Amino acid sequence: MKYFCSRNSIKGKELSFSSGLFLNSLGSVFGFISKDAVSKIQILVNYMNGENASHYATVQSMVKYELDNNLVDVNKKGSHPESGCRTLLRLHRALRWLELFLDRLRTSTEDSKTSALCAEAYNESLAQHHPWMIRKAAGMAFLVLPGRQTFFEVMNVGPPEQVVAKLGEALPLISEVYQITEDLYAQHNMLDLP
Ligand SMILES: CCCCCCCC/C=C\CCCCCCCC(=O)N[C@@H](COP(=O)(O)O)[C@H](O)/C=C/CCCCCCCCCCCCC
Repeated sequence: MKYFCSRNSIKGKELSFSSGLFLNSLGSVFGFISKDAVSKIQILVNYMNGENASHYATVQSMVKYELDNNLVDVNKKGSHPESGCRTLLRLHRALRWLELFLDRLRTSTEDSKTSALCAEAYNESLAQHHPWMIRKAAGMAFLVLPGRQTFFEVMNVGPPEQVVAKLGEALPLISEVYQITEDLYAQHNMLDLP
């Protein structure tokens, strides 16, 4: 799925990576997070490969198609619990967490705790949309995140300076994608889809 934006070549999948694989490499505690992320991505991939694929070529065309054809549960859960709009919204909120977390990681020092950076980013973003049980489970998972050095190694980008440089390159792109979706969803009053 593409985003029409100032840099026409940006694709959602270019900015994402195999979140499932990455989370699994952090340990089985992250399984429930990975499962949810992968299943939501799969829902969108199925739309993109399905009989209405042409409508799912861009986020903008998906929003128009689903809204024009009443395929979105707008006020309360109904007959479209897995609409593309609703599914993307969950991932969009997670992207904000990722943006905040990676920015903290980029500006962190050797003795920074990834668990604290991750929890701060989560509390500022996704947590506001999660019920108590999920917040607790996420909080416990963060506690077993590896330290900064190991975390950088798992990212497999190179030495710390290179990781920091790559994060500096990636963050503006993440931020741009986030803002495009945020504006589009705000324009259609879809930031609180059930
Ligand atoms: C350069 C690499 C470094 C960064 C590594 C990032 C790896 C990216 C991976 C994953 C992103 C997490 C995506 C989570 C999607 C959550 C979507 C969501 O909010 N789902 C909830 C609501 O769904 P519905 O019930 O309405 O369908 C669902 O209830 C949640 C379930 C699971 C818990 C989600 C907790 C999220 C915590 C976020 C981050 C954790 C990752 C830590 C590892 C660094």
